[in-house]
Amino acid sequence: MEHDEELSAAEEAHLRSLVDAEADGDERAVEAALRPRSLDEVVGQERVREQLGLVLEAARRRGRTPDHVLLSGPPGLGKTTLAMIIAAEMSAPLRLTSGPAITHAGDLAAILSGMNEGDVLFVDEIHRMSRPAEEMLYMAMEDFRVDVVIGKGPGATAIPLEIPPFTLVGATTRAGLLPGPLRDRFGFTAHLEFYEPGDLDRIVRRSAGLLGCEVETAGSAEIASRSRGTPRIANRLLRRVRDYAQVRADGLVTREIARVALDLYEVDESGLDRLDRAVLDVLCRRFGGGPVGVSTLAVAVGEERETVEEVAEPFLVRSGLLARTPRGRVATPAAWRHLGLAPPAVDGTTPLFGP
Ligand SMILES: Nc1ncnc2c1ncn2[C@@H]1O[C@H](COP(=O)(O)OP(=O)(O)OP(=O)(O)O)[C@@H](O)[C@H]1O
Ligand SMILES: [Mg+2]
Repeated sequence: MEHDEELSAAEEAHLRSLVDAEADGDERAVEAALRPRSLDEVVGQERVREQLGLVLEAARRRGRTPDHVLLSGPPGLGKTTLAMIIAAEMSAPLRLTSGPAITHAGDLAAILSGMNEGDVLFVDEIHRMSRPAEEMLYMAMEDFRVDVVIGKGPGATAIPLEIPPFTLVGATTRAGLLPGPLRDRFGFTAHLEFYEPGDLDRIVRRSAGLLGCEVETAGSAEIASRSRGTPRIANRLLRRVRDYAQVRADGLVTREIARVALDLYEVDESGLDRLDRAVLDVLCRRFGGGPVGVSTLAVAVGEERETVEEVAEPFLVRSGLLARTPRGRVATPAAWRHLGLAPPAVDGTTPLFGP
């Protein structure tokens, strides 16, 4: 191997600036380019793929618009990708909006009244829609009609408006926050699960092919194993490793290159990144392993509560490093060991001698 283990400060700064530039706008373009475009191209999620495939095929045979679909699961597992695929498989136009973008029922009425038969309406972060908009959506989903209220106070009148049959695709990272009546109006709910290392490996190799980047088998496996079950992270790590391979070596991604590059970007062997480790660190060192409330934890690491809850925690819980209890978050013995610390003894005392 013809690269040095150590990076000079200038090279490190250069690598970091590459990351920042891509994160700004380019990153989205790259992500879009790597999206599978049909159900056949989707890697993993066999159950969801089969279920969704049936829903779509049946609708196609009947010549009807498919039932409304709810996609739920943690960030980066393919919800937006699947929404686009649903439209593509139905050869239907996709209209995109999001819960936070619909602040008034009127915003939704405007979108719905512009729909044509068979259109797919994608509402991302559907759990963050306003209450009045949500109620309007119930009606639109069930009866393909909405009441548009004109005027205010006693003089206000509701004008019924027919909407051509459409398919609503909602995406949420928090299915639990969706009100029952809304959840029940989806004919099919797809729960996306974290990906197995083998699937992530296939995703890394597929993406590498699209990016024109040569990857050895052990190289892609190394990237996959640090991707925390998430395709978006797998693709992002691949791009960082590719940068490193191109700048510091001959462009070929070997296991060694992947390891050195990912260590540089502070993604450890278990896939924990800086935020995950910060959460564990604060939990163990500052709060004695908990229990501590998630809001307190978020403030302590300088992040939004949602980020800690939706980005860091699911993976930490899944890795058996953190437990959610009614009294707050608790570090498991494995968390202490991960930080190179001795777990506190069961009776609450700290051992005299650490590792
Ligand atoms: N099954 C898959 N096979 C291959 N690539 C995938 C798959 N799922 C997701 N990806 C890749 O991961 C990236 C992120 O997926 P996507 O944007 O659909 O996630 P998301 O669930 O909508 O996330 P968020 O909740 O943050 O909106 C995409 O660019 C896509 O390339
Ligand atoms: Mg998305």
